[in-house]
Amino acid sequence: NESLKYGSQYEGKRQDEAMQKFRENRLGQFIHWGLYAIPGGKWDGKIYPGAAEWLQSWADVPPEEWSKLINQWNPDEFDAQEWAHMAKEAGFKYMTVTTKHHEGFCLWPSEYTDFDVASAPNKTDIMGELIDAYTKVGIDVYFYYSILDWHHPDWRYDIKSEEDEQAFERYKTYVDNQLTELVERYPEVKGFWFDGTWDKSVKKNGKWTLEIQQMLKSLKPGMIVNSRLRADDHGSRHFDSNDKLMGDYESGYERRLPSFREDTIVTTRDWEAVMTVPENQWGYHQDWSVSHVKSTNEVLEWITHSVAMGGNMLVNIGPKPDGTIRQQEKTLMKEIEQWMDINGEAIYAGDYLGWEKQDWGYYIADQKTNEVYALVFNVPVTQKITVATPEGISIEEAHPLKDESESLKISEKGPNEVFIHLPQPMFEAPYVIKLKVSGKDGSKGTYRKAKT
Ligand SMILES: C[C@@H]1N[C@@H](C(=O)NCc2ccccc2)[C@H](O)[C@@H]1O
Repeated sequence: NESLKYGSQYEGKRQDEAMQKFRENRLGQFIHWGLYAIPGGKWDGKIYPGAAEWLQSWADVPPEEWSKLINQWNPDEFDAQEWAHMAKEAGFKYMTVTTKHHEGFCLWPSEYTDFDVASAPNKTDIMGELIDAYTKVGIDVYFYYSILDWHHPDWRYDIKSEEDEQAFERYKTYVDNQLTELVERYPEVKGFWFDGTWDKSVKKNGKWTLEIQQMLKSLKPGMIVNSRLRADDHGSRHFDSNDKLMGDYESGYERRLPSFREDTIVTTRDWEAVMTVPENQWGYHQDWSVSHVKSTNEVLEWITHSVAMGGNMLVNIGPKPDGTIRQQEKTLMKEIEQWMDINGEAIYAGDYLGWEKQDWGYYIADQKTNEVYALVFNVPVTQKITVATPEGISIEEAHPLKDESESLKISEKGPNEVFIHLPQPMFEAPYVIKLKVSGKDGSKGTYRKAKT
């Protein structure tokens, strides 16, 4: 291990209350909103199938032309209470919203730029309305902030001249000022989700990324910062040059998940995956036929997979330019609500169990009660699932969460292996079974294999 000045600041999972709450939240709502919602993936009459919040890039729109969209920013149907109510009902425990995406447009009245809502026809302080409404219904709010900024004249992709150096110094001050402003205006914010940090300019400024992390924690003790912000002394990102995680949790899983076969190392740290409902649309795209759109059961499997590997999941919505939510996303939230109302106890505060992964689905252990759940996604034609337990551990009872008074038949399959028989008719949604487990010494967590 070499000594690093701007590498990882601590090892292992943070055990303070703020981080415990993040870890127990497990299920969050991601919101991508900005000027890009106005064209919604279409420019000069042409539909671009790429991510809608990147349209400026796909359609190669000059910044000064893209910036004119500010004159059309008028979300007159926007109702933060309505969004917060929908999110609460759906069972989201936290929410992360774009304060400023790569386009550089700020969804709060910033004193450091005119490219913000204060300079638009509709001057509503979107961040203020959202953090008030979501906090009021008990949902923790996090801010997404893009370091990459296509609008700001001092942004640089790389630092190759004295001029670049001076410009990027100005840009760093701009960012520091905006982040301070965000925490001071919205002190209930719980943390920051930084994005747009893959360019050389940031990788050459690892010290600055550590300073941002330290500044935010001094402004608000307990503040939570994702690993994607961070670069170390040598430009290594997320993990420093000694392979130690930087930031408070790993945030590299964007539209992908760790594998149970190769990536169980993730169970030793805090991490969060973020997912889109279409293949790759974060901002509003008017034509979702350009790609596969995940069904509710697919979204539930992404959520379950994350929690079963000890991580969080942010499910994204991209509101329309008028401030309403598209029907597909409203339907999805309603169906998540219906499933979470019955099965949420398996997701909230859920964690990696460590038993042998089975094809029928996932195990989740509750961090606090140590209850064990089997979440069945793949209906077995044999009408029973196999549960293989570690040495000296046995399954006493199995009760479906949809009716806990029901007791599923358990039969011996072999040493430390039982069958759990599933009811007829087979189910259309992920079927969750609460297992009554007896361990060697029966104390908490005995049946959870040591973390790899
Ligand atoms: C959370 C998403 N991140 C933004 C993005 O530019 N992703 C491109 C990307 C894809 C994979 C690894 C790093 C960066 C997307 O626009 C979303 O905001």
